[in-house]
Amino acid sequence: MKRVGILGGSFNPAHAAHRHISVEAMRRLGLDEVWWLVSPQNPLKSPAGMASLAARLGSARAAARHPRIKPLAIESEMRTRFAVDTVAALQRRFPEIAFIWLMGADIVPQLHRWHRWRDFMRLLPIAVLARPRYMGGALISPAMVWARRWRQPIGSARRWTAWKLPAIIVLDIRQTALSATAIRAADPDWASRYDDGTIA
Ligand SMILES: Nc1ncnc2c1ncn2[C@@H]1O[C@H](COP(=O)(O)OP(=O)(O)OP(=O)(O)O)[C@@H](O)[C@H]1O
Ligand SMILES: O=C(O)c1ccc[n+]([C@@H]2O[C@H](COP(=O)([O-])O)[C@@H](O)[C@H]2O)c1
Repeated sequence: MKRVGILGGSFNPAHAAHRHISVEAMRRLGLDEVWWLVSPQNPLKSPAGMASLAARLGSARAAARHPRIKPLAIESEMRTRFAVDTVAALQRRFPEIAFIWLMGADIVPQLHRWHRWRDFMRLLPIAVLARPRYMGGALISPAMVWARRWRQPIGSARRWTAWKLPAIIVLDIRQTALSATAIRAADPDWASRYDDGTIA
C-alpha cells in the first residue's frame, strides 16, 4: 500500500520549514510521498491577509523542490472545508493509499476546536512535528490529553499503518523557527511573484 503524509496548511507563503518537516516525516515514518494540501481557507483563521490560493500554491511549488512532495489544491476541487471531510473524501477517492496527517506542534493546542475533531482523529493517525516554543503547550493541550493513552512509542514510527485508531506520535526532529508570519512581515509583497491566477 502506498503511504502518504498529508500536511494541510495555509502556506501563506510556503517556506523551508514545511519542506524540512516533510522530509523528516518521510524518513521517520517511511512515507512514499507527502501531499501539501494548500487550504482554500482555514476555518479558524481570518481571511484578512490571506493571499490568493493561486499565489499560495505557487509558493508551495517553489518551496517543495522534492520529487515526492506534492503541493495540491485538492480541497478546493473536492469542495471540502473541514479536515474531517477532506480526509474522508481522500480515503474514498484513494482506497489504495494509507494516509497519516502531519502537523507542527503549534497546531495541537487548537485541534480540539476543529470541526468533529474526535471523528477526525478516528479517521487516520497523526504525527506531530516539533516546533520551537510550542512543544510544551502541545503536550498539555486538550486534544493531546484526550489522546495520550493512544500515543505511540517512537520505535513504532514506521509501523503506523498497523496502529489502532486513534493514534498519535510526536516526532522530535531538529527544530526550525521559520514561519509564514515572519516572511509576510519581511516581504509583504511576496504574493505578487506567484499570483498568476492559475491553480491548474
Ligand atoms: N517552523 C515550523 N516547524 C514545524 N512545523 C511547522 C513550521 N512551520 C509550519 N509548520 C507546520 O506546517 C503546517 C502548515 O503551516 P502554515 O502554512 O500555517 O505555516 P506557518 O508558518 O505556521 O504560518 P503562520 O505563521 O501564518 O501561522 C502546520 O502544520 C504547521 O504547524
Ligand atoms: O477542520 C477544521 O475544523 C480545521 C480547523 C483549523 C485548521 N484546519 C486545518 O489545519 C491545517 C493547518 O492550517 P494552518 O492555517 O494553520 O496552516 C489546514 O489543513 C487547515 O485546513 C482544519
